Amino acid sequence: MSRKKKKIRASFRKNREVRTRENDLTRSFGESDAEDHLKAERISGKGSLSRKRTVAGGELIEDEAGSYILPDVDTTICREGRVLRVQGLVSIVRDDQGQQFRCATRRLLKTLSTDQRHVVAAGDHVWFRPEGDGEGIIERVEPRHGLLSRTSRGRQHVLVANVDQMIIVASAAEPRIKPNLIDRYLLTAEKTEIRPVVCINKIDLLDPAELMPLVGVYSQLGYQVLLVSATTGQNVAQLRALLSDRNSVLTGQSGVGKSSLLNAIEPGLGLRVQTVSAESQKGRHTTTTAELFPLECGGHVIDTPGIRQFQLWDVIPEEVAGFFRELRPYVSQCRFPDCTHTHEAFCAVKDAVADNRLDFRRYESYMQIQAGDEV
Ligand SMILES: Nc1nc2c(ncn2[C@@H]2O[C@H](COP(=O)(O)OP(=O)(O)OP(=O)(O)O)[C@@H](O)[C@H]2O)c(=O)[nH]1
Ligand SMILES: [Zn+2]
Repeated sequence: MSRKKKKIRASFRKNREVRTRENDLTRSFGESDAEDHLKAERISGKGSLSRKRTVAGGELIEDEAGSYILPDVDTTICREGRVLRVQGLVSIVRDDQGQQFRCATRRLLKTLSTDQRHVVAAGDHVWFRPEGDGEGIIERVEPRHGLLSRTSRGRQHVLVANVDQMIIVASAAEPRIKPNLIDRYLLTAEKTEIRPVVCINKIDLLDPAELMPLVGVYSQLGYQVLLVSATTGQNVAQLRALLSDRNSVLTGQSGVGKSSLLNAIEPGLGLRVQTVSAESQKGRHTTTTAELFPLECGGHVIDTPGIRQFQLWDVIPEEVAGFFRELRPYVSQCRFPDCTHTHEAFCAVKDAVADNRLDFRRYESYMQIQAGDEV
């Protein structure tokens, strides 16, 4: 038998052992107590579960060679899906045919997670076992990338997983453009390593030439900028093309036209988002709920109240310069290693601003964010 086959066999065996153990405990102690016993065994290092570990919301099993591998999922029964939203203990999962299931999370996944409430997050790719009548059990959570999370009381709470793109919506006028706010969202995108697109809406309200200096600065930094109008439809096709087959989070202050843009892309979509947002606002965890909305052109948008204003939750002042792309090459050249680039002498950043190698307005943004000023 090849090494690989042996490895797979071993993992199946191990997984079976774990399931059997879980079932035995459930039979002996009842469901709720079994959970505690499983946990106790894991902590004490006794029992078959001591060789399991939870990573990125999924579980791994240590095989005989000592490496961790994902446990098997019975692919003849289980289906792949995407978590659209999480409501308390129930996750709404959509399979690739577009059918939605109300899923609970497998007890073992929950038991072994460090944060039971957040084993599954909106945006997760999961394997689930359909249980008839539109219900199911989530058996496995695939590894994540592109996370929007917030830290509260020292714990990381994932708000959305597997986001590829952040559409930073601003408006050319009404409300007037706030470059500092765009910079704050860009910083969030840099921190989360999610690709940002600056989307300036309502360009029907002014001569686009007025925006060129600002657009020039962002383009030079390598950020994509799109000028659009939900009202006239200008460049809406380009925005639709950018959204298709991706998972995009929409951010931007109130009134810039996010809902109008969604409606221009897909009639009724903005309305659907708003209805659900209003509902979720009544819920307890208003600020942390997120929902994925499937797009007809493929992909999803995430546009939920708590996420729209998502910014800077976890950024500490010392980190800020590192998230301003253009400052990075200079920071190592400052005289003092702990230079904040605000008041110090022999500061390479300030020198670069003084002789126009760095944009003064972006530097002002840096100063404000670094100082913790409100927008
Ligand atoms: N002139 C002009 N007005 C627009 C455009 N897009 C949106 N508006 C108007 O701007 C206002 C706000 O638009 P919304 O789509 O509700 O903005 P929003 O960003 O979803 O706002 P919130 O839901 O409060 O976050 C509405 O009166 C729209 O008609 C545009 O391209 N041009
Ligand atoms: Zn400096």
